Amino acid sequence: MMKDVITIGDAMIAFSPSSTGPLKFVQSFERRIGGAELNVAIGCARLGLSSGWISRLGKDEFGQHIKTFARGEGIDTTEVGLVEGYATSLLFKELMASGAGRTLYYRKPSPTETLTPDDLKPDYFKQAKILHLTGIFPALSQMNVEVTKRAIKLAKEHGVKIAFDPNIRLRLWSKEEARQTLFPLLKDVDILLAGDDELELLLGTSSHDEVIKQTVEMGIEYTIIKRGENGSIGHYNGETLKANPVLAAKVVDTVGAGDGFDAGFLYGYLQGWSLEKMLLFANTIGSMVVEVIGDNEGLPYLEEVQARLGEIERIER
Ligand SMILES: Nc1ncnc2c1ncn2[C@@H]1O[C@H](COP(=O)(O)OP(=O)(O)OP(=O)(O)O)[C@@H](O)[C@H]1O
Ligand SMILES: O=C(O)C(=O)C[C@H](O)[C@H](O)CO
Repeated sequence: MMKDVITIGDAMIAFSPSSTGPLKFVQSFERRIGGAELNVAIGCARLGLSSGWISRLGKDEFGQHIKTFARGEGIDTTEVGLVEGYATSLLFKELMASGAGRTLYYRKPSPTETLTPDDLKPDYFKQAKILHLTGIFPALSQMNVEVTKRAIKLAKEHGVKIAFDPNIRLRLWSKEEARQTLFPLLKDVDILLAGDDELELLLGTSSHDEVIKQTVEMGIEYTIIKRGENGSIGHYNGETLKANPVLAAKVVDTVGAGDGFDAGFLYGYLQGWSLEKMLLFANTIGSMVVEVIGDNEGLPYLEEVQARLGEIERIER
């Protein structure tokens, strides 16, 4: 079956503290699900795209829960294996009263490290339109870097577009390691979805003009710069557009906005929309995600985005 978007990545149980303050004094947590690539797959599925997720989880209660959850979202999980002897990755969030926070990972080793390049099935790639990759999966192990390279090769061989979000998490690797691993991948990317700080780390410049010049020279078709509460900037085919942010009713949790934005952008790309329309749509989704607690709970369904954009009427009662 043809898939719109396939992605590869780790997922984890994310524990959010029920109270603020140092983690050692937090007594209870809410159990949620995180994982950037899975978030994008969920975002795509809620917009009505068919998505597939390649992963490995622990063969444990949490792994079964995440796989069932993904399946419930309508994601194809045939390439998600549960690995004996590995624990599903965990993430704990710490939240201070000031609003500052920390992320603590318990994912060494991650079950995804058991994936090898040979586990990637050419047929799975042949049937996809877009392969979405991020910098989190290759940050987890050297084998994951090899798997990423193989995925890129398979995508290229089968005419699958490659979308890439660097998602640089400095709790997983150093700036230098991230740059050395991710920079060489950029030349194969068709759609780059990145933040200002990530572009500066990868390309050594904070100038948008310079970023665009470099990415165009590399052959990247779409360069999209995500700018949090400042909206986004996009470049395609000689045209650079700045898209104003969409006002969020109330910002309660910014994590996952970038993943929602990516899903929205890929949706627009697959519809063949103009750059302007894609950025507005993706910004709208980003602003909707920050209104909801959790990494993927706020990812909207297509009708919800259309209602927010004023394209359809939302009947409340
Ligand atoms: N506070 C906000 N208000 C309105 N829109 C927002 C806000 N934060 C994010 N967005 C929207 O979501 C998009 C993506 O957010 P952001 O730039 O934070 O991505 P990111 O850094 O990739 O996030 P992530 O933490 O998920 O990796 C922004 O380009 C913007 O359109
Ligand atoms: O931080 C990670 O590795 C995650 O994948 C957890 C979050 O869901 C992700 O960062 C959100 O983009």
